[in-house]
Amino acid sequence: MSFQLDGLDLLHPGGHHALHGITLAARQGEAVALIGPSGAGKTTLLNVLGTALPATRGEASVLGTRLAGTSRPARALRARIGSVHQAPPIPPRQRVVTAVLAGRLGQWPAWKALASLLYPMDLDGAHAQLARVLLEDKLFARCDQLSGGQLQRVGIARVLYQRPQLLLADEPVSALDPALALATVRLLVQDCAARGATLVASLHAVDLALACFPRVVGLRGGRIAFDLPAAEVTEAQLQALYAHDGAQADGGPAPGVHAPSPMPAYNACR
Ligand SMILES: Nc1ncnc2c1ncn2[C@@H]1O[C@H](COP(=O)(O)OP(=O)(O)OP(=O)(O)O)[C@@H](O)[C@H]1O
Repeated sequence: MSFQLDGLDLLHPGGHHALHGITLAARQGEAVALIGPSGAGKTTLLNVLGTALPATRGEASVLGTRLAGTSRPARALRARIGSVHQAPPIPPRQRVVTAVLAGRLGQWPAWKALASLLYPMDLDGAHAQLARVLLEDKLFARCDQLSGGQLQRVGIARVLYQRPQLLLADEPVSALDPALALATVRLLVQDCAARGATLVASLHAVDLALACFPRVVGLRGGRIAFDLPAAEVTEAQLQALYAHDGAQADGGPAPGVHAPSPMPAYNACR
C-alpha cells in the first residue's frame, strides 16, 4: 500500500472538524483524483497524507511508515513525498532554476543542498523539467517576475525533479488555461505511471478528474461521499456532491447554483 487511512478525524486548531472518519487506501502506483466543493476537506486530507497535519483520531500509514501523533516524521520519509500547491511556497526573489532544484534538497546531503542554494548544481536537470512544462526559457528568471500560471508550473517542474514516490497535488492547474491544464494533468499522471509513483490530486475541474484519473474520490463535509472508478461516477452523484445549501434534496441545484457537468470536456487524456 502507498497509504492507508483508517477512521481518521481531524480537528483544526480553531476547533473546526474538517475530516470525519476517513478510511481510504491506495496501492503504490495508483492515480486518484479528489473532488468536492470548497471547504470539503481536500487540502486538509492532502496535508495529512503529506505529514504536514497530524490526525486527531484514527490511524495513518504513508509509504510504509505509521504516522504517530504529533511527532514530526523523519526527513527521509518527507523526502519521498512531493507536494504541489495552488500557490507554490517559493521565495519571490528566488531564481526559477533554484526553485526547481529545491525539489531534491531533502535527498541531498547538507553540503550539496547548501551549495545548490548558492550556485545551481544541476542546470541540465532543471532545464529538462522546465521544458516539460514549457518554461525552459525561464531558467534564470526571478520567480516574482512570473505570472501565476507560470509560477504554478515552476512548482510542478520542482516536484517532477524531486521524483517522489507519493505525489500530492492540491489544485495543481487552478491558474492554467484549459489547454495547459489538460496537458499538465496528463503530464503528472503519465510521469507518476512511468515511475510507479502514487498520485493524489485535488481538482475543481471535474471534467479533468473524470477524463484523466482512473479513480475518483468525492469528498463532502469532511466525509467520503463516493470512491469509484471514474467511468462509474454518475451525474446524480456529482449533483449531490456539489449541491449547495438551498439545493433541492432530490437533486436539482438551487437557482444560480450549477453543479459541474459530469461529461468530460476532454476525451484525449490517456
Ligand atoms: N488552519 C485551519 N484552521 C481552522 N480551520 C481550517 C484550517 N484550514 C482549513 N480549515 C477549515 O477546514 C475545512 C476544510 O478546508 P480545506 O481547505 O481542507 O477544504 P478544501 O476542500 O481544500 O477547500 P477548497 O476547495 O476551497 O480549497 C474548511 O471548513 C476550512 O474552513
